[in-house]
Amino acid sequence: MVTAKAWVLKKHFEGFPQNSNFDLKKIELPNLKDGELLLESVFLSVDPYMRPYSQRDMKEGDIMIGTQVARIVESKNPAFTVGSFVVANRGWRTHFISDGKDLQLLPSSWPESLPRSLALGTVGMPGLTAYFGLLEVCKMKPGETVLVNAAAGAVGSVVGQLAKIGGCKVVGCAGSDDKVAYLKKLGFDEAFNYKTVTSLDEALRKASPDGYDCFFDNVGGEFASIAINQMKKYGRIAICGAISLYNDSVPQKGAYVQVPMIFKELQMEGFIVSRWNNRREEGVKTLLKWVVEGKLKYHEHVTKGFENMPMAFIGMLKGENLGKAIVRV
Ligand SMILES: NC(=O)C1=CN([C@@H]2O[C@H](COP(=O)(O)OP(=O)(O)OC[C@H]3O[C@@H](n4cnc5c(N)ncnc54)[C@H](OP(=O)(O)O)[C@@H]3O)[C@@H](O)[C@H]2O)C=CC1
Ligand SMILES: CCCCC/C=C\CC(=O)/C=C/C=C/C=C/[C@@H](O)CCCC(=O)O
Repeated sequence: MVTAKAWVLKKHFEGFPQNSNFDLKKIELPNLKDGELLLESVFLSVDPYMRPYSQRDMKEGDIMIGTQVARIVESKNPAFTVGSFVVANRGWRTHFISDGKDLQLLPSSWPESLPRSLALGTVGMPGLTAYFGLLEVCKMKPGETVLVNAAAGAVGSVVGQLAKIGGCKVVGCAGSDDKVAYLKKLGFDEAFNYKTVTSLDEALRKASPDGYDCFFDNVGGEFASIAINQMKKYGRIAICGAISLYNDSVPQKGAYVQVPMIFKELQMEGFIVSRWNNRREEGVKTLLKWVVEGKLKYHEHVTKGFENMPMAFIGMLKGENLGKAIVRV
């Protein structure tokens, strides 16, 4: 008999998440039936979407939503071998049982030297978000100028590097000088700390006096309201996230978008990465290849210990992470 630990949403978030919103529970797992597998989480992901999605999809007492890289520890399913690693979407828990239908095996070409946690970051959902958002929503073309915010995070750091691979000029904004230094190391053409510039408008203009063809928006709110005025004619804005709004108890009021949209004939499109689930293999294969070739660099902000999941989640929302925020059990 295995006892799993799981974090549940004890009380819905009001404003910024607190440790007191979470409760750690123990769950006795039954013995395996034929066709089933027992898995243990090795790495768990903490992502911004958990904040708005918990509000929309969860009730108090539910296990927190989320994905993990898990190892098969026991198998009564001939299609799965003990010791293999998979990506699962089973929430914040240490162990779980599956019939295998909801699991994605890591690609067979996964090199031994590469951390398997990348399947939750650069070679997983956030990397795919950058890939499809840039190609299909921004429709970036060589020679264009791309702006990305939350640029040193899981999605943003891939956006900037893919835009460089695609022959674009890249401007990135992040919330600390260390993050800005990291962006320069990654090859961003221009990068600045949006928290310390005296005027965001001026900083954006200085970084690209001719404006922006593509804006990959991870932040929304005031940042987006200012940036939209610096788009070039026929510019494309991919609304990927709006992290500056997720913790608001009272909705923010902002500037209206119609005037710049009309005068500059802009396109603005929201998207969810799962739109391209049918092209997941293509995306994972391409991202993995670029990582192996050294064209796509990664950084992970790893918190040790399943007991620290709430702290890792809250820290990520506060901007403590450089690259992908991961919990190692
Ligand atoms: N549409 C989709 O399918 C998907 C959308 N997303 C969205 O992409 C965005 C980035 O996600 P992800 O890369 O996983 O997370 P990150 O790794 O970028 O971590 C979140 C970062 O957001 C920044 N941040 C937090 N609060 C604010 C704020 N008030 N203003 C500006 N920046 C802030 C912080 O960086 P800093 O120090 O720079 O402030 C923090 O490190 C999120 O909005 C997320 O919801 C993610 C995956 C899929
Ligand atoms: C102000 C409210 C804004 C609501 C929009 C919120 C978030 C956008 C976002 O971050 C969406 C992310 C979606 C992620 C989905 C992940 C799962 O399907 C798990 C995928 C597992 C995998 O493929 O690796």
